[in-house]
Parts: sequence; structure tokens; C-alpha cells
Amino acid sequence: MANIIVPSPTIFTSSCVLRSEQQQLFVSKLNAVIGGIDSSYSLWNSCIQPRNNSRNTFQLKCSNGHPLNSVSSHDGVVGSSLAKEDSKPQPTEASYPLSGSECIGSNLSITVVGASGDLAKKKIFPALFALYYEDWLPENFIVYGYARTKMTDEELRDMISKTLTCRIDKRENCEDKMDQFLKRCFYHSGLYNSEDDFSDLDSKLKEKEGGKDSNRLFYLSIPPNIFVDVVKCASLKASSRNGWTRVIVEKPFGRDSESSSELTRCLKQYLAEEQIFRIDHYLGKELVENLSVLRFSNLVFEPLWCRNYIRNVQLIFSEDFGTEGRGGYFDNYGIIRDIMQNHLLQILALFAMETPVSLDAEDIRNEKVKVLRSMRPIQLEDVVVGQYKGHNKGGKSYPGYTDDPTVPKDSLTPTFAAAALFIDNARWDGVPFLMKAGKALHTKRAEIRVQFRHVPGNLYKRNFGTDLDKTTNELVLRVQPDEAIYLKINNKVPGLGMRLDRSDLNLLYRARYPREIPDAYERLLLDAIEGERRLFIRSDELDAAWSLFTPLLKEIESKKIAPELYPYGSRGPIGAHYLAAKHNVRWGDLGIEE
Ligand SMILES: NC(=O)C1=CN([C@@H]2O[C@H](COP(=O)(O)OP(=O)(O)OC[C@H]3O[C@@H](n4cnc5c(N)ncnc54)[C@H](OP(=O)(O)O)[C@@H]3O)[C@@H](O)[C@H]2O)C=CC1
Ligand SMILES: O=C1O[C@H](COP(=O)(O)O)[C@@H](O)[C@H](O)[C@H]1O
Repeated sequence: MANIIVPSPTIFTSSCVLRSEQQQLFVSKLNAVIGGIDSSYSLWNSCIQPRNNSRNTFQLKCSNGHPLNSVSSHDGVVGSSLAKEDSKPQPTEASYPLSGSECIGSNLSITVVGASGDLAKKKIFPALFALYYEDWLPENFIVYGYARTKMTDEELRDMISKTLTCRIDKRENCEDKMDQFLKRCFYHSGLYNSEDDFSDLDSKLKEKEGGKDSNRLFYLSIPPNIFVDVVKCASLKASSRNGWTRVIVEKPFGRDSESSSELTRCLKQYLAEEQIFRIDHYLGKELVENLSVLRFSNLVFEPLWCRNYIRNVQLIFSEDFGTEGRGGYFDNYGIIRDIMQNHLLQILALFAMETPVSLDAEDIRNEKVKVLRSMRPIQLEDVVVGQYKGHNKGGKSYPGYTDDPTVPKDSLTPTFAAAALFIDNARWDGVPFLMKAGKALHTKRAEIRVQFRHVPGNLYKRNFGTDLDKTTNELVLRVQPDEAIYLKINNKVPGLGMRLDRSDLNLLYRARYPREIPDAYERLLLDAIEGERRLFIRSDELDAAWSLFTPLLKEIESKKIAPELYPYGSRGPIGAHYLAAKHNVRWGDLGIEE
């Protein structure tokens, strides 16, 4: 690719000027009025910017880019208690030039820290390009890659260009768009704990920002042991001067309650809670986003969402590949920390929370914390752990977990787990929430399954034979692959007799919605840019999640519980079926063949 030199002033041309505070007030009020209305004009950080896109956002934004009620009482409490402890000024998200200045909302610098890594290449740069491609990014944005690896801007562009893809329906101008996007990507090599290197980054950012005030977003796509170093250097040396500075933090957020609290404590020395965007990419998946819509906007579901009608809920995650390439990381965490404590528990909290006061981030997160704190401590006897072993199938041999050279031969780390969880509140008393997560299984899929109770005194029960369990309704949200929502119902087989069968009312996304579904990272990056915190994990949510799992993890580790071995590519340990049977549950995914 040719060397592309972009003079910085052309990157940051001013797009909107706020004339007076009155005008901002008007924008703010207008925002409040139009709320979630689909409009071809999006009010973004107080600028009236024509955008090709409209986002049916739930959020009301005020004129400085904050959601109207974005700073929660929770944040306030944390901030004030810290202030007392440390008696030094606590970080806040930003101060904004509110009048007479150029609109900072149209200037954004994104720094991907760990740009040379797997996640950055696979997910973050492609998501940023997709946002650019669909006109979601502010007019004046730049992307900086930062890592230790020595690379030129051109080499970074070359590296990321390999993973960029275009939306299927608009391939025509794809090459142009890619070139334009790549022109805005730059690279700076530096150490993660060097304030000088971050100062140099700051100088380069400023140069490319063309001397204009700009908001800054840092994405920490790095191993967790260097999170704090980076946050320290970035916040001290490369924060935005007049706009906001936000940091997206990747998981894992610690490996138990103590390490997680310590991480939070360290991050909060440099950042306010409102600047920290803890990402759980499952919350950005389309079907997970839709969970609340399905429940709260459909009368056929909302009243049924409780112990009176729901017999059990199943949260299932499976991958048909092992830890190949990530064994070193994985062995220190295991499947419970990797998938259950975060992705599946987050889905559970969204599923089971009480109706939030509003769709505001803090109202939703308040309800999630409440339901997490109502959960019963997980008992070891309600958990099954497994580990995959090598297997030969169709003339091909698949390695066992401990065959990975980065994994100790005697590792007891679970690559599979199933657990029964309970919520001790009025809505869910006695309803088992079953989780199952595993690597190297027979299929790749993530699902939420809701099994309903029997119809009392069912008139047709003699038509079903003896197994009434097979006749209950089941609602399935297939998160991936091939997103779908289907409801298993009992139906009369057409004909003169009275034969019933189980059929699906099926909403297959690819049939109903021809548009490609955005990747979870696109949604979450855009939310972070827009200051929408609904899909990010607040620190008290994180504490509640760890409180639930830490005692169990400690017990498994201290008792050196041996995982049940299962062959690579199988359905996992038999123990998972005994666990389900103990709670009178049948896994809903049993019939699925791959
Ligand atoms: N990969 C994935 O699918 C997922 C990853 N994550 C999380 O995202 C983050 C990034 O993941 P991923 O990209 O896979 O990670 P990588 O292991 O690829 O690390 C990213 C970059 O960090 C630097 N790095 C790696 N190890 C060290 C080290 N020990 N000390 C200092 N720097 C190091 C390297 O850059 P350089 O040497 O150039 O400085 C590397 O390119 C992690 O927190 C991970 O847990 C979360 C979900 C999925
Ligand atoms: O967070 C993680 O998620 C991936 C699975 O993500 P998906 O979006 O591809 O389903 C998992 O492979 C990885 O182990 C885990 O850290």
C-alpha cells in the first residue's frame, strides 16, 4: 500500500460551533423530547450533526454529552468515600467547554493499547472500521495503535487491513472506505509502564488532533497484569485536556473477590468509576440486548416471567474447539471464571432482574445488582466440572487440554462446568437456573432456554403419552450462531385424527432481518463513545458477581476437585445430566445435532 500522508488540519475540520448556552439548552431539551424517536438527525454531544445513521437510543443526553442522569448515586458514594480515605482530589470524567467553543463531540481519538494482539486484530479494529463504514463515528476521529512491538503506521495499516470486512449490502465502495479508514490509523510503539512513552503518544495525538480539543478513548486490549500501569500512564500523561477520557477495560477483572477489589481500587486511583467501561462482550450481542425487549414489551411473556410459570432457565455456552493458543491464560482462570462468572451470570442478571424504573443505565444496573445479591451461595454439590481429553475421530486426532505445551500436565483446571443456581426472592423462589459452559464440545453455540410449567389439568394430556415433561412450552433465544428466537408449542397435526406434535414458532433472524447483525464489539464501542453505560459492568455488579463465585472457586481449588474427563468433541461429562436430573431438569439442547 502506498504511503499515505494526511496533514492533520484536514483531519480535524470543525463541524459545528455552539453559539450560546441558550442553544445548548434547546438542544438538551429537544433531546429529552425526542428521546427514543428514530430520527435522521442524531444529537450527539450537543452538536446537531446530520448522520446517515439513526440509533434508536433509549438515552436522553444533555448538551455536554453526558446522559442526563449518568452519574449514579452509586458513583457518588464511591467517589465520596474514596475522597475521604485519600483526602486528595478524585478523578472525574471530564470538564467540557460548554459555550462559544468548537464542538468537542465531533473530535475523538481512540487508542487501542495492545494493538499488536489477537483481540485487537480480530475484533477491535474491524469493529471500529464497521462503525466508520456505517457512519457512526464522529466526523473527526483518529485511531492510534499502541504496543511494544515496533511497527510503522504503514505496517499497522497493513496488519489491520487483513481483518477488515464490509457489510454485505454495501460492498460497492468498500475499498475506498477502507482506504479512508486506514488513513486515520496511526501507531506508536512504547512500554506499558513508561510515562515518557505515553507523553510521546500524547504529543502525537495532539499533532494529529490539529491542536483541537478532543475526547479520548483508550481500549485496554492487553493482559490484566498491566491494566493498572497503562491506566496510570495514560491518565497522567495522555488524558484529554478539555474533553472526556474513557477507558474500556477487557476481562478478566481479577480472578476472585479480593483481586477484583484490588484492581478496582487501583484503577480508581487514576480514574473515576464513570470513566471505566468494563466490557463484557456478551452484553453487546444482539439477542442478549433483545432479552429485555422481549420480556418487557410483550404481554405474552411479561406476566409469565416468574416462578408460577417458569420451571427452569438454562444458560448454555459451548465451543467446538479447545483452548488452542490461549492455554497459558486459560489455565490460570478456567471455564467458571472465563465464561460463567461474567458472560452467563450477566445474562442471568438481565433475565431475572425486577423491572427497572427506567431504561437508564443506572436503573438497569441497580436491578442487576439487586438480583445478584439475592442469589444463594453456590454449593459444590450443585456443580460439575470437566476437562477435555484427547480423542480420535474420523481418522483425525484431537488434543486433550493437558497436551497443550503451555498447560501443566497435571492441571485440574476445568474446561467444562455445569452449575445449578438459585435466586432467593419472591419472583424466583425454587426455580433452578442451570448454567453449562464448555470448550471442545460437539457444537459451538450460546443459548438461553426457558422451560415453562405444565398447563394445569391439560385436556390433551392423554395425547402426549406418559412423559409430560416433553410437552411443556420452551422458549429459546439462540444467541449464536444463526440468531433465532423460537417457542416450542403443542400443535395439532393436520388431519382427521387428533394427533399432537411439538412445533416451533420460529423467528429466524436471517430470514426476518436481512441486514447483517453488528458484532458485539461494534455496539459496545459505540456505547462507550456515546457515554452509554447500560451494557458495561459497574463495580458493585462486579463485586456481587465475584461474591457469588469466589467461595465456590476457592473450595474447588483447595479440595483439588478432579474434573470429569470428556472426549474432545463430545457433549461433555455425564455428571451434567445427573446434576440436571437432581433438580428435575432436562437439558434443552440434548436433541441438537451438529
Ligand atoms: N483474544 C480473545 O478472543 C479475547 C481476549 N480477551 C481479553 O482481551 C485482552 C487482550 O487479549 P489478546 O489480544 O488475546 O491478548 P494478547 O496475549 O494477544 O496480548 C495483547 C498484546 O499485549 C502485549 N502483551 C502480551 N503479553 C504481555 C505481557 N506478559 N506483558 C506485557 N505485554 C504483553 C502484546 O503486545 P506487545 O508485545 O506488542 O506489547 C500483545 O500483542 C486480554 O485481557 C484478554 O483476556 C477477552 C475476550 C476474548
Ligand atoms: O470471553 C471469552 O469469549 C470467547 C467466546 O466469545 P464468542 O463471542 O466467540 O462467543 C471465548 O472463546 C473466550 O474463551 C472467552 O475468554
